[in-house]
Amino acid sequence: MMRTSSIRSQEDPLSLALRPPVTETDAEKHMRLQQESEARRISEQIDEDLRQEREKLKKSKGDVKLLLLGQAESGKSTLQKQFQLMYSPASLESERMSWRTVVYFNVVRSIRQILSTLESWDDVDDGSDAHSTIDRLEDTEDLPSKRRSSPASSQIGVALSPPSPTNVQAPGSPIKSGHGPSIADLRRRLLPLTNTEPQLADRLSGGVTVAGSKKGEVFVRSGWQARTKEKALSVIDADPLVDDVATMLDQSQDEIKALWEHPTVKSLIANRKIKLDEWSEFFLNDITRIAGRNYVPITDDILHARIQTMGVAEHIFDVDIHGKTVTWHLFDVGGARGQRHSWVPYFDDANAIIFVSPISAFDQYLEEDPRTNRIDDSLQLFTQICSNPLLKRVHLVLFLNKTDILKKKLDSGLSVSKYILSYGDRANEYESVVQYFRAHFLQVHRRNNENRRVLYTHLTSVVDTKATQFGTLFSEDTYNLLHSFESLNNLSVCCL
Ligand SMILES: Nc1nc2c(ncn2[C@@H]2O[C@H](COP(=O)(O)OP(=O)(O)OP(=O)(O)O)[C@@H](O)[C@H]2O)c(=O)[nH]1
Ligand SMILES: [Mg+2]
Repeated sequence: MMRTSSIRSQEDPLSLALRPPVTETDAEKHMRLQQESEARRISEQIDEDLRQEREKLKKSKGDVKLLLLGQAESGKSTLQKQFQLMYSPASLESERMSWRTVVYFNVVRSIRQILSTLESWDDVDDGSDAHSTIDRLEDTEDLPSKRRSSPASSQIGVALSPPSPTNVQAPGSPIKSGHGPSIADLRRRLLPLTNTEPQLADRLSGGVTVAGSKKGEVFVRSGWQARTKEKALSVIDADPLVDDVATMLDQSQDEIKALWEHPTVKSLIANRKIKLDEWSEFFLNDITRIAGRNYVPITDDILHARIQTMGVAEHIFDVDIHGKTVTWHLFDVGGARGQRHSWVPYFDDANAIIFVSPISAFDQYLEEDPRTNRIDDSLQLFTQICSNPLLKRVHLVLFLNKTDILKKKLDSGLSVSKYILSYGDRANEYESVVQYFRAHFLQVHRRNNENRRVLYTHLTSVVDTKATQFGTLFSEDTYNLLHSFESLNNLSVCCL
């Protein structure tokens, strides 16, 4: 008697199709079994990948997605470094040597900027009265007509132009050079070093230039550290270009110091005829350490090192909260105008935004649009963020940053109302200035706050490591807010 099941299997067209041919040789059988085994392995791998994907998705539901937004140079990447320092110190440690290339690039660029501004100096006798140089610089300084902020788009009463150079404080005393080497001499001796600037820029950016960026600006994508080959402290890994620059710096220490301390340079910087990047002073003041043999960047160097972010860089930290680990995804974005389009895809599932605004920048204009005052741009950008429908439910924290630079500028007598006309005759003092700018940001928020969300505002200096241990950088309520993002369920306003 035939068993029904075997009749079925014999008649099943699929089984028939899969059955090896009766004429199958041993070699063919071996090959077939191998192929079947490989197919099984691939199928199991796909199942495992799907399982892991499901697991990740389930787990990531409790993750926190935090965007760092703000204009270029506002301090977003510096803030990200502070997070890294706090939650992933080992990763910062592993990339410490990569920052050597950035610091060297910042130093070389600063020296080149000083020498370029003094370009006409070579033509005159170094012993002559330097007023002539100042006069020439005044003639060539960016004139107001080049930097007109459009009144229609201005959110704050910014000056239609920076104040006239003649309004700038006159030199305190006549400049006498002629002691020590001449600037022409220093330029000649520092030429091999300044010539390395484009190569260092290339090394950092991987040869990528960004449309509309200034000559010599370097944009980097996340993972740039791998390109500098200096991840470890090991000499074997060292980059020959960076080593050459290190040797040149070491040998040029005296010239760099002489240039930096040259009375003409000092005076022109004091009178804002030479406009250096904000971080130049930090590095040049400490050139003996930085140009020394076996230089290893200290944490303060890493926080002050400047390199522009391109696109969006994700940084992941596991944060321990009351014994439970929450994964934070920090998205650090490029803030220049040409980079802002890349932010939008990250708006959809963001939980919170830290908007960083450099309130020291009242006298500065955008690199990418020299007609726009930086504070004005920051307010416009904040308006766009507050009113964006995709971000309606996202928690907002505002960092009014670079308060240390603001204090220095006010102490040096720089007048806010020269640049921000609407500031009028208010006191040119820190408290008053901060209060004025904060009021403008709060007003933007109030006008774009259908969902009645809370805005946490903080005065910060994110290069300050002492303040950053979530003591003064984040006040207690922001600290609690940031730590309350344990899961999407916790994101109701009532938990704030
Ligand atoms: N003194 C001082 N310097 C700061 C502060 N915050 C940032 N900086 C410096 O300003 C420069 C620019 O900071 P970044 O963090 O690179 O700026 P960013 O917002 O990431 O800029 P993009 O990547 O171009 O959008 C760096 O040299 C920082 O060290 C601050 O509070 N005080
Ligand atoms: Mg950045």
